[in-house]
Amino acid sequence: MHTSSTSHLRQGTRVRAGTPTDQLVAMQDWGDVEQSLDSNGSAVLPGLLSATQCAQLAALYPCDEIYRARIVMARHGFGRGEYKYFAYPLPPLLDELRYTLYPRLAPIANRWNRQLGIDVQYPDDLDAFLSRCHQAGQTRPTPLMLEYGEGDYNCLHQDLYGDHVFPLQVAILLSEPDKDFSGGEFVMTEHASAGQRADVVSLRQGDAVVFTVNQRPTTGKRGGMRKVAMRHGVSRIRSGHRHTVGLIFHDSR
Ligand SMILES: O=C(O)CCC(=O)C(=O)O
Ligand SMILES: [Fe+2]
Repeated sequence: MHTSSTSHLRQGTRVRAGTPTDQLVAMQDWGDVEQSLDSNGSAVLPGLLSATQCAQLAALYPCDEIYRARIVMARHGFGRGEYKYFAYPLPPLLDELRYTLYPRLAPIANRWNRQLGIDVQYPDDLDAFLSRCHQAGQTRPTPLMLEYGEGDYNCLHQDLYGDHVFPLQVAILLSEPDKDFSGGEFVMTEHASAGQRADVVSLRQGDAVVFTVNQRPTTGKRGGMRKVAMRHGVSRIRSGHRHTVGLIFHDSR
Protein backbone atom coordinates (compact mmCIF):
# COMPACT_ATOMS: atom_id res chain seq x y z
CA MET A 1 0.00 0.00 0.00
CA HIS A 2 2.86 2.32 0.95
CA THR A 3 4.69 1.36 -2.24
CA SER A 4 1.72 1.80 -4.51
CA SER A 5 0.87 5.23 -3.13
CA THR A 6 4.44 6.47 -3.44
CA SER A 7 4.75 5.12 -6.97
CA HIS A 8 1.56 7.01 -7.85
CA LEU A 9 3.09 10.11 -6.38
CA ARG A 10 6.34 9.60 -8.25
CA GLN A 11 4.53 9.25 -11.53
CA GLY A 12 2.81 12.46 -10.66
CA THR A 13 -0.71 11.07 -10.66
CA ARG A 14 -2.84 13.28 -8.49
CA VAL A 15 -3.94 10.76 -5.84
CA ARG A 16 -4.30 13.25 -3.05
CA ALA A 17 -7.97 14.28 -3.36
CA GLY A 18 -9.47 14.22 0.13
CA THR A 19 -6.31 12.85 1.75
CA PRO A 20 -5.32 14.63 4.99
CA THR A 21 -2.00 16.39 4.92
CA ASP A 22 -0.37 14.20 7.58
CA GLN A 23 -1.16 11.13 5.47
CA LEU A 24 0.37 12.81 2.44
CA VAL A 25 3.49 13.55 4.45
CA ALA A 26 3.56 9.89 5.56
CA MET A 27 3.08 8.71 1.94
CA GLN A 28 6.17 10.50 0.66
CA ASP A 29 9.14 8.25 -0.04
CA TRP A 30 11.37 9.51 2.78
CA GLY A 31 14.22 7.21 1.73
CA ASP A 32 14.28 8.91 -1.67
CA VAL A 33 13.98 12.33 -0.04
CA GLU A 34 17.01 11.64 2.13
CA GLN A 35 19.03 10.36 -0.82
CA SER A 36 18.17 13.38 -2.93
CA LEU A 37 19.02 15.75 -0.06
CA ASP A 38 22.39 14.03 0.33
CA SER A 39 23.19 14.15 -3.40
CA ASN A 40 21.70 17.48 -4.41
CA GLY A 41 20.79 19.35 -1.25
CA SER A 42 17.12 19.41 -2.26
CA ALA A 43 14.20 17.01 -2.74
CA VAL A 44 10.68 17.39 -4.10
CA LEU A 45 7.58 16.28 -2.16
CA PRO A 46 5.11 15.90 -5.03
CA GLY A 47 1.49 16.92 -4.58
CA LEU A 48 1.73 17.91 -0.92
CA LEU A 49 -1.17 20.34 -1.31
CA SER A 50 -4.22 20.17 -3.55
CA ALA A 51 -5.03 22.93 -6.06
CA THR A 52 -7.85 24.01 -3.74
CA GLN A 53 -5.57 24.24 -0.70
CA CYS A 54 -3.07 26.19 -2.81
CA ALA A 55 -5.77 28.64 -3.93
CA GLN A 56 -7.08 29.03 -0.37
CA LEU A 57 -3.59 29.80 0.94
CA ALA A 58 -2.74 32.22 -1.89
CA ALA A 59 -6.03 34.04 -1.21
CA LEU A 60 -4.68 34.82 2.29
CA TYR A 61 -1.92 37.02 0.85
CA PRO A 62 -3.89 40.30 1.15
CA CYS A 63 -5.21 39.58 4.69
CA ASP A 64 -2.79 41.80 6.59
CA GLU A 65 -4.07 40.90 10.05
CA ILE A 66 -2.51 37.41 9.92
CA TYR A 67 1.02 38.70 9.23
CA ARG A 68 3.64 40.34 11.45
CA ALA A 69 5.62 42.06 8.69
CA ARG A 70 5.65 42.85 4.98
CA ILE A 71 8.95 43.03 3.11
CA VAL A 72 9.30 44.77 -0.24
CA MET A 73 12.32 42.95 -1.61
CA ALA A 74 13.74 45.76 -3.78
CA ARG A 75 14.06 48.02 -0.70
CA HIS A 76 16.52 45.60 0.86
CA GLY A 77 18.38 44.44 -2.24
CA PHE A 78 16.72 41.01 -1.93
CA GLY A 79 15.37 41.03 -5.49
CA ARG A 80 11.99 42.21 -6.73
CA GLY A 81 8.60 41.16 -5.39
CA GLU A 82 7.37 41.01 -1.82
CA TYR A 83 6.70 38.68 1.05
CA LYS A 84 4.95 38.65 4.40
CA TYR A 85 5.90 36.82 7.58
CA PHE A 86 2.95 35.15 9.26
CA ALA A 87 2.15 36.07 12.87
CA TYR A 88 1.44 33.33 15.41
CA PRO A 89 -0.90 31.46 15.40
CA LEU A 90 -0.03 30.27 11.89
CA PRO A 91 -2.87 29.29 9.53
CA PRO A 92 -3.84 25.76 10.71
CA LEU A 93 -2.68 23.98 7.53
CA LEU A 94 0.78 25.55 7.73
CA ASP A 95 1.06 24.91 11.44
CA GLU A 96 0.14 21.25 10.85
CA LEU A 97 2.68 20.94 8.04
CA ARG A 98 5.44 22.56 10.09
CA TYR A 99 4.78 20.07 12.93
CA THR A 100 4.41 17.04 10.64
CA LEU A 101 7.47 17.72 8.50
CA TYR A 102 9.87 18.61 11.32
CA PRO A 103 10.20 15.09 12.88
CA ARG A 104 10.82 13.61 9.39
CA LEU A 105 13.68 16.03 8.83
CA ALA A 106 15.26 16.11 12.31
CA PRO A 107 17.10 12.76 11.91
CA ILE A 108 18.64 13.96 8.61
CA ALA A 109 19.55 17.29 10.23
CA ASN A 110 21.18 15.43 13.14
CA ARG A 111 23.24 13.20 10.84
CA TRP A 112 24.31 16.20 8.73
CA ASN A 113 25.47 18.07 11.84
CA ARG A 114 27.47 15.04 13.00
CA GLN A 115 29.07 14.76 9.54
CA LEU A 116 29.77 18.49 9.46
CA GLY A 117 31.26 18.41 12.95
CA ILE A 118 28.61 20.81 14.25
CA ASP A 119 28.00 20.15 17.92
CA VAL A 120 24.20 20.64 17.83
CA GLN A 121 21.50 17.98 17.76
CA TYR A 122 17.79 18.59 17.27
CA PRO A 123 15.04 17.23 19.52
CA ASP A 124 12.39 14.95 18.00
CA ASP A 125 9.59 17.42 18.32
CA LEU A 126 9.22 20.95 17.04
CA ASP A 127 8.00 22.42 20.35
CA ALA A 128 11.24 21.43 22.06
CA PHE A 129 13.28 23.03 19.26
CA LEU A 130 11.14 26.17 19.22
CA SER A 131 11.51 26.63 22.97
CA ARG A 132 15.28 26.47 22.44
CA CYS A 133 14.91 29.27 19.85
CA HIS A 134 12.57 31.27 22.07
CA GLN A 135 14.86 31.04 25.10
CA ALA A 136 17.66 32.50 22.97
CA GLY A 137 15.45 35.44 21.96
CA GLN A 138 14.43 33.96 18.57
CA THR A 139 10.71 34.35 19.19
CA ARG A 140 9.30 35.71 15.94
CA PRO A 141 7.70 33.27 13.48
CA THR A 142 9.53 32.76 10.18
CA PRO A 143 6.93 31.02 7.95
CA LEU A 144 6.12 33.35 5.09
CA MET A 145 4.18 33.85 1.89
CA LEU A 146 5.80 35.34 -1.19
CA GLU A 147 4.17 37.13 -4.11
CA TYR A 148 5.92 37.77 -7.41
CA GLY A 149 4.66 39.53 -10.53
CA GLU A 150 6.11 39.93 -14.00
CA GLY A 151 9.81 40.88 -13.86
CA ASP A 152 10.17 39.89 -10.18
CA TYR A 153 12.84 37.54 -8.87
CA ASN A 154 14.39 36.42 -5.59
CA CYS A 155 18.17 36.85 -5.23
CA LEU A 156 20.21 33.84 -4.10
CA HIS A 157 20.15 33.85 -0.30
CA GLN A 158 20.11 31.86 2.91
CA ASP A 159 17.37 32.13 5.53
CA LEU A 160 19.42 32.50 8.71
CA TYR A 161 17.72 34.38 11.55
CA GLY A 162 20.00 33.98 14.58
CA ASP A 163 22.38 31.46 16.16
CA HIS A 164 19.79 28.69 16.18
CA VAL A 165 19.41 27.24 12.71
CA PHE A 166 17.53 24.15 11.62
CA PRO A 167 19.48 23.08 8.50
CA LEU A 168 16.51 22.18 6.26
CA GLN A 169 13.53 24.21 5.14
CA VAL A 170 10.53 23.77 2.83
CA ALA A 171 8.89 25.90 0.13
CA ILE A 172 5.53 25.06 -1.47
CA LEU A 173 4.53 26.33 -4.90
CA LEU A 174 0.94 27.61 -4.71
CA SER A 175 0.60 28.77 -8.33
CA GLU A 176 0.37 26.69 -11.50
CA PRO A 177 3.38 27.00 -13.83
CA ASP A 178 2.56 27.92 -17.44
CA LYS A 179 -0.95 28.91 -16.44
CA ASP A 180 -0.67 31.39 -13.57
CA PHE A 181 2.91 32.36 -14.43
CA SER A 182 5.89 31.56 -16.63
CA GLY A 183 9.60 31.67 -15.73
CA GLY A 184 10.05 31.88 -11.96
CA GLU A 185 12.06 28.69 -11.45
CA PHE A 186 13.26 27.65 -8.01
CA VAL A 187 17.06 27.67 -8.22
CA MET A 188 19.71 26.29 -5.87
CA THR A 189 23.43 26.90 -6.06
CA GLU A 190 26.20 24.94 -4.46
CA HIS A 191 29.62 26.40 -3.63
CA ALA A 192 32.21 23.73 -3.01
CA SER A 193 36.00 23.95 -3.19
CA ALA A 194 35.71 21.56 -6.14
CA GLY A 195 33.50 23.97 -8.08
CA GLN A 196 30.18 25.73 -8.18
CA ARG A 197 26.96 24.55 -9.73
CA ALA A 198 23.36 25.61 -10.10
CA ASP A 199 20.33 23.35 -10.07
CA VAL A 200 16.78 24.20 -11.16
CA VAL A 201 14.16 22.35 -9.13
CA SER A 202 11.11 21.93 -11.26
CA LEU A 203 7.89 22.16 -9.30
CA ARG A 204 4.22 21.80 -10.10
CA GLN A 205 1.40 23.49 -8.23
CA GLY A 206 1.16 21.95 -4.74
CA ASP A 207 4.64 20.43 -4.84
CA ALA A 208 7.00 21.21 -2.00
CA VAL A 209 10.78 21.37 -2.13
CA VAL A 210 12.82 20.49 0.96
CA PHE A 211 16.22 22.11 0.79
CA THR A 212 19.46 23.00 2.53
CA VAL A 213 19.44 26.24 4.51
CA ASN A 214 23.20 26.70 4.69
CA GLN A 215 25.71 23.85 4.48
CA ARG A 216 25.45 20.19 3.71
CA PRO A 217 27.98 17.36 3.91
CA THR A 218 29.15 15.67 0.74
CA THR A 219 31.73 13.03 -0.06
CA GLY A 220 34.95 14.44 -1.51
CA LYS A 221 37.08 12.90 -4.28
CA ARG A 222 39.17 10.90 -1.85
CA GLY A 223 36.15 9.69 0.08
CA GLY A 224 36.48 12.25 2.89
CA MET A 225 33.66 14.53 4.05
CA ARG A 226 33.45 17.94 2.38
CA LYS A 227 31.19 20.86 3.20
CA VAL A 228 29.25 22.61 0.52
CA ALA A 229 27.45 25.92 1.02
CA MET A 230 24.09 26.31 -0.66
CA ARG A 231 21.86 29.23 -1.55
CA HIS A 232 18.41 29.39 -3.08
CA GLY A 233 16.49 31.92 -5.13
CA VAL A 234 13.91 32.32 -7.88
CA SER A 235 14.62 33.23 -11.50
CA ARG A 236 12.78 36.11 -13.16
CA ILE A 237 9.01 35.71 -13.56
CA ARG A 238 8.35 36.19 -17.29
CA SER A 239 4.60 36.64 -17.01
CA GLY A 240 1.74 36.32 -14.54
CA HIS A 241 1.84 35.95 -10.77
CA ARG A 242 3.56 33.36 -8.59
CA HIS A 243 2.84 32.64 -4.90
CA THR A 244 4.83 30.38 -2.61
CA VAL A 245 4.75 29.53 1.05
CA GLY A 246 8.01 29.04 2.93
CA LEU A 247 8.28 26.92 6.06
CA ILE A 248 11.39 27.65 8.07
CA PHE A 249 11.71 25.73 11.31
CA HIS A 250 13.87 28.11 13.40
CA ASP A 251 12.23 31.32 14.60
CA SER A 252 13.79 34.75 14.24
CA ARG A 253 15.36 37.29 16.59
O1 LIG B 1 9.53 31.63 -3.88
C1 LIG B 1 10.26 30.65 -3.75
O2 LIG B 1 10.13 29.62 -4.40
C2 LIG B 1 11.40 30.70 -2.74
C3 LIG B 1 10.96 31.31 -1.48
C4 LIG B 1 12.04 31.39 -0.45
O3 LIG B 1 13.04 32.02 -0.60
C5 LIG B 1 11.82 30.66 0.80
O4 LIG B 1 10.78 29.99 0.96
O5 LIG B 1 12.68 30.74 1.68
FE1 LIG C 1 14.30 31.85 1.18
